[in-house]
Amino acid sequence: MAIEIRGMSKTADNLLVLNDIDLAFKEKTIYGLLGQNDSGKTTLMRLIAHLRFPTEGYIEVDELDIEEHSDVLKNVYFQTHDNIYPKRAKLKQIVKWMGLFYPNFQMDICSSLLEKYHLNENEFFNKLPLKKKTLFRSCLAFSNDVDYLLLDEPAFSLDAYHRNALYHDMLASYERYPKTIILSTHAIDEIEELIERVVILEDGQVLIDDEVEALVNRAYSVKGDERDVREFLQQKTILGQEYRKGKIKAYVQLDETEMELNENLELKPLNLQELFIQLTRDVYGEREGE
Ligand SMILES: Nc1ncnc2c1ncn2[C@@H]1O[C@H](COP(=O)(O)OP(=O)(O)OP(=O)(O)O)[C@@H](O)[C@H]1O
Repeated sequence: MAIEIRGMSKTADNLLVLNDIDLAFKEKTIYGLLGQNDSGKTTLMRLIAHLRFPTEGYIEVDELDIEEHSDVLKNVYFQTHDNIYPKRAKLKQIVKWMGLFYPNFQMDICSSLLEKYHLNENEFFNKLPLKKKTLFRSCLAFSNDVDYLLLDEPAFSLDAYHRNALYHDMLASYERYPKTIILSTHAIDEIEELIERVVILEDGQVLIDDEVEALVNRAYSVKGDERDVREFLQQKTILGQEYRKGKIKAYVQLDETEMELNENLELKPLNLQELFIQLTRDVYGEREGE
C-alpha cells in the first residue's frame, strides 16, 4: 500500500512547476516534505489530492490510478490553506460534511479536540481569526482516520505552545491509526524528531528521498585552519564551505571510515535543518570556495 508517482510533470502558466517526479510514499510512515519557497511542495500535494491534474505522468493510491478511481480519494485527506468552505459554513456543518465524505472520520475525537482548543461549533469558519482557523483545520485532520494524510504548513500562524500541541495531536492520531503522513513545513527543527523519511524538492525536482537518520548520521561540519581543513577534505563529499575569522568551516558527508581527523580540527554533527541549508544552498550559485 503506497502512493506512487510516476513520470509526473506539471506545467502552469507556461512554468514547469514539477519536473518528471518519480516518488513513492510508503504506508504508515511519517514524511517531511521540504524545499525552499516555490520548490513545488504545495503543488505536489494538490496533485496527490487530485485538486490539480498532472500535465504528464500519473499517481496511484494503493495501486489504483486516481484519475480513474476517484473512490480512493476517500482515503486521502489534504489539509490545505486554500479557502474551500462556503462563506456561511459553521464549524458544526463542516464537521458533519467530513463525517459524510470520509467513512473513518472520528466524530468523538473531533469533538474532544474542538473542546480542547475552545472552538465553538456554532461559529462561522470564515469569521474565525487565523490561529483558530489553523487549529480547526488540524482538529479535522487528526480526527480523520484515512491512510494518507497530507499536511501543508499545518502549524502556520500558531505560537510555540500551540505548535507543540499540534505535533502532539498528530502523533496521537498516528498512534491511534497508523497512516502515511506527508508533512510540509519550513520549521525543519520542529519536525526532525517526528519524521522518519524526508523528501526534499528543488526547483520542482526530487533532490533527496531518504531516511532522516541515514541522512543526518553522515552529515558533519569540520572547522579549523585552512591548511588542515583542506587536507581533511581531500576525497570527501563537500556540501559547502564558509570562511570566518581566518578559519574555514566546511560541511561534509562522511562515512564511518572517514571520521579520523587531526586534533586541530573540530568535527560536529549537523541537524536536519543545517543539512537542508547546505543541500539547497547552491540554488543561487552561492557555494563558496569551490
Ligand atoms: N496555477 C499556477 N499558475 C502559475 N504558477 C503556479 C501555479 N501553481 C503553482 N505555481 C508556481 O509554482 C511554483 C511552486 O509553487 P508551490 O506553491 O507548489 O511551491 P511551495 O514549495 O509550496 O512554496 P512555499 O514553500 O513558498 O509555500 C511557484 O513559483 C508558484 O508560483
